[in-house]
Amino acid sequence: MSSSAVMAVAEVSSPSNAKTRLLQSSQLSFSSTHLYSLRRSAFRPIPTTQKARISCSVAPNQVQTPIPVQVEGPKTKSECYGVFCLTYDLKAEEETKSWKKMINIAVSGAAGMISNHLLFKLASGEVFGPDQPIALKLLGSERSLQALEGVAMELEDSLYPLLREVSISIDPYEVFQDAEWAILIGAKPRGPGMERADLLDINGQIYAEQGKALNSVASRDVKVIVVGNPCNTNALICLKNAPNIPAKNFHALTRLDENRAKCQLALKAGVFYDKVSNVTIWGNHSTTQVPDFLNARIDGLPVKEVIKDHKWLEEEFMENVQKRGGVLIKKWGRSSAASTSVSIVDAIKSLITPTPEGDWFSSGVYTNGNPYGIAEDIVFSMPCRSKGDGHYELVKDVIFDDYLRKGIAKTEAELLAEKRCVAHLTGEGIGYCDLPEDTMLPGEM
Ligand SMILES: NC(=O)C1=CN([C@@H]2O[C@H](COP(=O)(O)OP(=O)(O)OC[C@H]3O[C@@H](n4cnc5c(N)ncnc54)[C@H](OP(=O)(O)O)[C@@H]3O)[C@@H](O)[C@H]2O)C=CC1
Ligand SMILES: O=C([O-])CC(=O)C(=O)O
Repeated sequence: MSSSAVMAVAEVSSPSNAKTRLLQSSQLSFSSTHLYSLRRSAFRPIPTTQKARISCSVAPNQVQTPIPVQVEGPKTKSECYGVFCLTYDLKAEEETKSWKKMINIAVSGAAGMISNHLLFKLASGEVFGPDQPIALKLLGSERSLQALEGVAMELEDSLYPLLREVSISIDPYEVFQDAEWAILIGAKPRGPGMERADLLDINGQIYAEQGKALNSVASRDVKVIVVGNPCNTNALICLKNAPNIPAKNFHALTRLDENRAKCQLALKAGVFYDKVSNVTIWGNHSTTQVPDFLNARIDGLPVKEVIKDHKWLEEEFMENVQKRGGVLIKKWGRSSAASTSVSIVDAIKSLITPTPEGDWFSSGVYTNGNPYGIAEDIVFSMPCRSKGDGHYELVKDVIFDDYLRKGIAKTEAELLAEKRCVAHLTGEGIGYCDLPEDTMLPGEM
């Protein structure tokens, strides 16, 4: 296609009202910012049951009637939003800008607080890089559909050059179609008087359904990052319901805990936090998690050589990290959203960039042949390294002492109990809840 031609998608309403909206513009330019403003004025989101893909060749300063080349059925594509119902001639742009092929990123709980930070980071290029165009596929519910439109409007108004498509839907089968990344944030928050077993069941059902949808329609190599709590067991449920996707592709987010641990160690040692490395969070994203100071390093030295107050490490440091979320909720009146979105970005970047020599990162991953003797068949946070290809391997050269082993055994027991509780959602029998009393989310005090 020449530089004076565009591809556009126009919307065609159902035959019952036979209304058609097509791109009409007398001035087309290949400055993407210019295109955005033209398209924004030309289109408004209209509810449609059908969309037609329109291809048109337009000479500068000349209006032409677009020729429909493809009509999609009502269920084949999720609802695109406003300006994002138009697609660009990416090929031409790839040539001039050396852009990569567009990737599909699905986000659930997209009208929630964490998403509200994350989506703009994704769209800005901060996560996947300045040469990576993206499509954002946002999953909401009946409850949040209007809010989701508000989110899409803000994305439109941000004029991000790399953001090529945005669609919103309440159907995970639409949203996860061809998804290469799925960031699963949507989850019911624990309310007053609600038992943890109830939370496991309610959110587990959401993740079972989403696992099935990913299994059916997502890219076979989709990377899934589960954020919604209880994230380890939600991730386990999700992967068990997606047998056609490698279990290794599922992660439960414990990167926020790692970041919190690094900050506490830096504070105590009186150094800037970029000096802290090799921090592992072991186990569950709950108050039983084990922030590992035995293997962590400050300025390349073992933490215990730098911080001589070992009682502080075993007591205050552990508790500060385990309960950080709860302390923040008390002050803010809501849970960590901005720092969680930063940690999601960190988690993704750790998978798509080679891990610095000698270092590692924490992620909740499926235990299948782990070298640490941790129970198999759960999602457990462990130290990982990546070559930057979207995959990871477990770090072998870590050491253990009695204190660390004891902590790991406790968080492991908690995850095994959570797994028994959701057996009905993983296809492993009848759920039986004997959860340890102290099992709490980081945000619960
Ligand atoms: N792993 C981690 O490190 C962290 C995890 N979290 C967890 O992330 C999740 C999202 O947090 P945040 O974005 O702040 O929360 P919000 O309450 O702002 O958003 C959560 C979204 O979940 C969706 N949801 C799904 N099912 C329900 C339901 N039954 N009732 C109510 N809402 C529901 C809602 O969207 P919709 O209506 O569209 O479905 C809502 O927009 C929570 O589970 C939280 O505990 C938070 C911080 C750190
Ligand atoms: O408990 C919550 O909802 C918040 C949370 O996970 C955290 O802050 O780590």
